[in-house]
Formats: sequence, C-alpha cells, structure tokens
Amino acid sequence: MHENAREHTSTFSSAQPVIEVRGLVNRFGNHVIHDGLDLDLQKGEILGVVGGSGTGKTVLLRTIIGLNKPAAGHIRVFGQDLEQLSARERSQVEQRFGVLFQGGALFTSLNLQENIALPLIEHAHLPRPDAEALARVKLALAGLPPEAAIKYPSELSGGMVKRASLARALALDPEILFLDEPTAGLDPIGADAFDRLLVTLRDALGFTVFLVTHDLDTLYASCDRVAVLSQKKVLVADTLDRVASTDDTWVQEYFNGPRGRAASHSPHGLLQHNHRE
Ligand SMILES: Nc1ncnc2c1ncn2[C@@H]1O[C@H](COP(=O)(O)OP(=O)(O)OP(=O)(O)O)[C@@H](O)[C@H]1O
Repeated sequence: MHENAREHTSTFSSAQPVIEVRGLVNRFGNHVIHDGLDLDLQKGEILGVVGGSGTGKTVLLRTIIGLNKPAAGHIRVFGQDLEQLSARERSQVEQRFGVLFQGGALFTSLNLQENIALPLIEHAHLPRPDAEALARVKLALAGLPPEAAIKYPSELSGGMVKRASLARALALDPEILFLDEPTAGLDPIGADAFDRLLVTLRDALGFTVFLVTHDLDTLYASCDRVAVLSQKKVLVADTLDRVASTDDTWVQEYFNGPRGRAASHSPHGLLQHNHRE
C-alpha cells in the first residue's frame, strides 16, 4: 500500500464518516436496484466502488449527490441528514462536492479556462478575470500545460479531457470528490498517470474520494478501501486484500481471475508500491 494511503487508513478509521448511507432503497418501476444498502465513506480515504454491470454503482453515486431520489433509506453527509435539509442548505452541502461524470461533461463551446471558470463565477461569484486566473491554477494542478487553457475540448486527447474535467471538479475546492469511471477510455499509460495524479492531489489537498470503477489497476494503484456492490447491497467494504479474499463468486472471478492477478502482481500494484506501470 502507498505510504500516504496507509497513513490515511489509520487516521480515518475512528472518525465519523463524511457520508453514511443506511437502508438505502432505489427502484425504477418494479426493478429494485438497491435494497437496504449501507455504506460509509471515511474522511480522507479513496473508496473504490465496484460490482458487476448494472449493480447500481452510478445510481448510488447519483443518489448521494442528490440527482436521484431514493425510495427509502437515509443519507447523512457531514453529519447532516439530506432529507431534513431545506433546498438552500442542501445546495450548500452540494457545493462541497466535486463531480466527474463518465465522459467528462465539459461544455464544447467553451475553452478550458472558461469551462473551469464557470462554477467559480456562478457559485463563488468571482469576477471573470479572477475566475479565469484561478481556473488556470486548477488546470495546472490537474497536470495540464499553460497552453491548454485556451484550447477547446474537441482539440484535446482523451487523457487531457479527463484532466480538464478533474480540474473542473476541483474548481470549488471540494471536500468530497465523486468520480464515475475516470479512467474509462484511457490508454494504460494515461490511466496510470490519472491514478497517480488522484493520489497526489488527495495527499496534497486532503479531500475524500468516492470512485466508481471497473479498472482493477486503479483499485490497486489508488484505493484505500473497496466496496463491492452485489445482490442490491454492499457485499463487503474493506481493504483490497480482505475484499479479494471474500468468499463470493463474483469477487473471486474479478480479483482472482487472470486480470485481477495481473493487477495485484504488477510491480506497482497497491499491495507492493501503489502504482502500476
Ligand atoms: N433513470 C433510470 N430509469 C430506469 N432505470 C435506470 C435508471 N438509471 C439506472 N437505471 C437502471 O439501474 C440499473 C443500475 O444502473 P447503474 O448505471 O447504476 O449500474 P452500474 O453498476 O453503474 O453499471 P455499469 O457498470 O454498467 O456502468 C441498470 O439496470 C439501469 O438500467
């Protein structure tokens, strides 16, 4: 495990979770997605959320950030029950979130610094020149060169779009970052660089990460804990080695199949040095 990840693991375990999900039920018509799902997200950790296709990882993310209303259950964020909050209070909580959706969701008609400046103008009410200056800082944080600021999303590689989307998610200095499949569509080198960047930024800025992924390498490179969604619940949420030894068919196929073994034995896998090559 990465040394910093280990430090975080030991410090966040006893504190109150930043997110507590209890008894969550989600359904669309007769299709029950979650049925009594419980999950905690501890301050400062990077939690990987995995599970078979359609197990409801994205629905869970959308429910926590308020885009999907659950049929039942409670979600406490920073100790506050979201259901009890007024719309204004809820929006204040939501401003402490940064979100990177699958696909990035940048505005195609705005260049990168305009894209990142937008939430700073809308939510932090910064004058445009200040917002754009800060946007350039966020782009640099996300590892983009200065000249990228005036490029449009269509002019960028997939990896640069992900970095720009990360810069936008970081625009308002979020305390919790929600990432949905951030390395999907990236080549292995780009994905590896993204994983490293995420850990570096978490260590430097101290935010908490809820990370939906299918990418085994990302789990080994970046995550302190992993939650497995199965049978409409969180089957297990624990450190990677404990999760990988869980007696469950999907878990065994996923972690101990050929790809899982390759990821865990990578010279840069989390169990050894935290990063893949
Ligand atoms: N708005 C919606 N209306 C109806 N069904 C939905 C809606 N959103 C999601 N679903 C269904 O809920 C289930 C879970 O979807 P979700 O996208 O959360 O799965 P996932 O675990 O993220 O899958 P994947 O790994 O394939 O991305 C799927 O069967 C999906 O079709």
